[in-house]
Amino acid sequence: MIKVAVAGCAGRMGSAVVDAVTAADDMEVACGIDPHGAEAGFPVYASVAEAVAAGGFDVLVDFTQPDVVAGNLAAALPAGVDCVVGTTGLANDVLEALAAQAAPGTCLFYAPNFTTGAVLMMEFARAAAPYFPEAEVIEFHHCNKKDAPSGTAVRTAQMIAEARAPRVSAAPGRETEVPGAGGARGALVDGVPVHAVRSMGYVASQEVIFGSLGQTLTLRHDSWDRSSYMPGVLLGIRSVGAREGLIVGLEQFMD
Ligand SMILES: NC(=O)C1=CN([C@@H]2O[C@H](COP(=O)(O)OP(=O)(O)OC[C@H]3O[C@@H](n4cnc5c(N)ncnc54)[C@H](OP(=O)(O)O)[C@@H]3O)[C@@H](O)[C@H]2O)C=CC1
Ligand SMILES: O=C(O)C1=N[C@H](C(=O)O)C[C@H](O)C1
Repeated sequence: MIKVAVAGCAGRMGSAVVDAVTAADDMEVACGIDPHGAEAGFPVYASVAEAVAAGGFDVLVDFTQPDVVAGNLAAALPAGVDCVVGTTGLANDVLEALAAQAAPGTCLFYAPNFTTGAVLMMEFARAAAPYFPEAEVIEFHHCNKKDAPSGTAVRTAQMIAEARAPRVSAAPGRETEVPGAGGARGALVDGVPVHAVRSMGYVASQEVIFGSLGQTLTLRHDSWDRSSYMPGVLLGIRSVGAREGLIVGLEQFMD
């Protein structure tokens, strides 16, 4: 049995992870970490440092928030705990620095999106990018999301930028923007405009719009329910024990 600690166990994603791990035959929840979590058949600690000191788990799953995830990983990785991280908002250089602190043989796995559909959308975007001079990303999320743009949108923009010659859209508009309004033409991520919509009614959706002479190509993915992430999270938990160092993206484990 793989013993799993869930950081953020009282949150939207963390509680779904607790249910998914509990339902799986080959793993169990050893403990949770959440400042306001209630005990539910396993101990719940207020911090990852306390959980690591208590021990008894192989893998830490983190779905917390952008300002706490780095501290959680800094407590777990040097102690040799493999980490499966869904919390978004960590820059690549921060992930690399955290992975460098890990005990030998320990894996830091970060996936900005654990759904197969979003992974494929990003791969399709990478494939399309060299053929279209224009590309923009629009992401739609529930209004409790703390980070913007989403981790998926940032990764998509990075993949588009890597797949084509560096460029910024020639489309006009930025010079007319209202100062301080955040940019009606979107935030530029590696030269790709990214637009973030927040509203009740959404879980998580994203469109990638490519344009060239007289045509557009739109890729769209929708998560209608948080169950969409669980097979990917379980795959990550099952995979990290045999890996070492920093691994980014669920595609690294998909056959
Ligand atoms: N990679 C992926 O596929 C996905 C990633 N995400 C990401 O996961 C993260 C969590 O999202 P979501 O579940 O919606 O957020 P929630 O706010 O619902 O859950 C976060 C939980 O973490 C708790 N928390 C705060 N500080 C700590 C700490 N130091 N240690 C442990 N737990 C802590 C919060 O407690 P309290 O509220 O009391 O502060 C809360 O219960 C976000 O970054 C989001 O972007 C979400 C969906 C999919
Ligand atoms: O906060 C969320 O809900 C989500 N966060 C991830 C992101 O930032 O990309 C993944 C998914 O979009 C849901």
